[in-house]
Amino acid sequence: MRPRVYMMAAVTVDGRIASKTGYSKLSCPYDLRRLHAMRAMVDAVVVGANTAITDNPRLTVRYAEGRNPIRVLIDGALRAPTDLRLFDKSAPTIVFTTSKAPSEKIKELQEKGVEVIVTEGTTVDPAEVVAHLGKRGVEKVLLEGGGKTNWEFLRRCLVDELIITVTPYVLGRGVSLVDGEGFADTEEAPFELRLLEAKLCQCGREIVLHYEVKCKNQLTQNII
Ligand SMILES: NC(=O)C1=CN([C@@H]2O[C@H](COP(=O)(O)OP(=O)(O)OC[C@H]3O[C@@H](n4cnc5c(N)ncnc54)[C@H](O)[C@@H]3O)[C@@H](O)[C@H]2O)C=CC1
Ligand SMILES: Nc1nc(O)c(N)c(N[C@@H]2O[C@H](COP(=O)(O)O)[C@@H](O)[C@H]2O)n1
Repeated sequence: MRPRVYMMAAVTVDGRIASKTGYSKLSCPYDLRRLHAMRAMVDAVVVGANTAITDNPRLTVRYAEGRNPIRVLIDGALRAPTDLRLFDKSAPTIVFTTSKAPSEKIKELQEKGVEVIVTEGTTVDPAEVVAHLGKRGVEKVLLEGGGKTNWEFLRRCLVDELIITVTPYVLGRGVSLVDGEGFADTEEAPFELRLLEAKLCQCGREIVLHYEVKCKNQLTQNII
């Protein structure tokens, strides 16, 4: 069985996870604690290259009790600078890339103790990432974005639960929660969302939406 994949993000009322300049600090302190508790609950946390480059995140557990998950970066061309916090020693990090990655950069990361997995093809197959993590004993994965990476997982029905916090802001332009080619209509999406819970955050200004993602046809999994 593949690991269970949770997608978590904070969005504005107009569905953005970041502004046109990449600003993304939307969550209140309670929401950040929820995020960190989730990190402590999972075995691995996944981000895409733009999130790694724009935010320079640590992806560690700091506002909750618990151990740090494995950090996973998907970066097809290995654009991420090698001095990012992701590559420090505070938790293990795995990078999934392709043959587009410069070999000196791979070497530099390996010397820092980062595991670099070069997959076949021009892009990384998210199903391969999830399967690889499963083989290593990972049972729960947290997908932390950004929008493009969310799309790549969702369109392949590789997400099981969505936990989305709606924050009281409007950005007008910027990065969408799910940012890809898009579906023509609601029927085209290969999954359905079932609302599990909608609750007001302790701050009184944000709504936390929790959905289960049901793949319409299990046969479409991993082959779209
Ligand atoms: N408000 C929130 O909760 C969050 C906001 N963000 C924001 O999202 C923004 C970044 O989002 P996006 O621009 O959509 O980028 P992204 O973070 O999803 O990264 C996309 C890039 O990752 C690499 N990548 C992803 N999947 C790949 C695949 N299957 N094969 C090969 N390479 C792959 C590619 O280089 C691609 O261009 C940042 O500004 C960040 O601050 C990110 C996470 C959470
Ligand atoms: N859930 C959520 N809410 C926000 O408001 C956010 N900005 C994010 N961002 C994610 O958290 C990462 C930063 O992590 P560290 O504090 O550096 O450990 C960022 O890169 C996004 O993945 N998430």
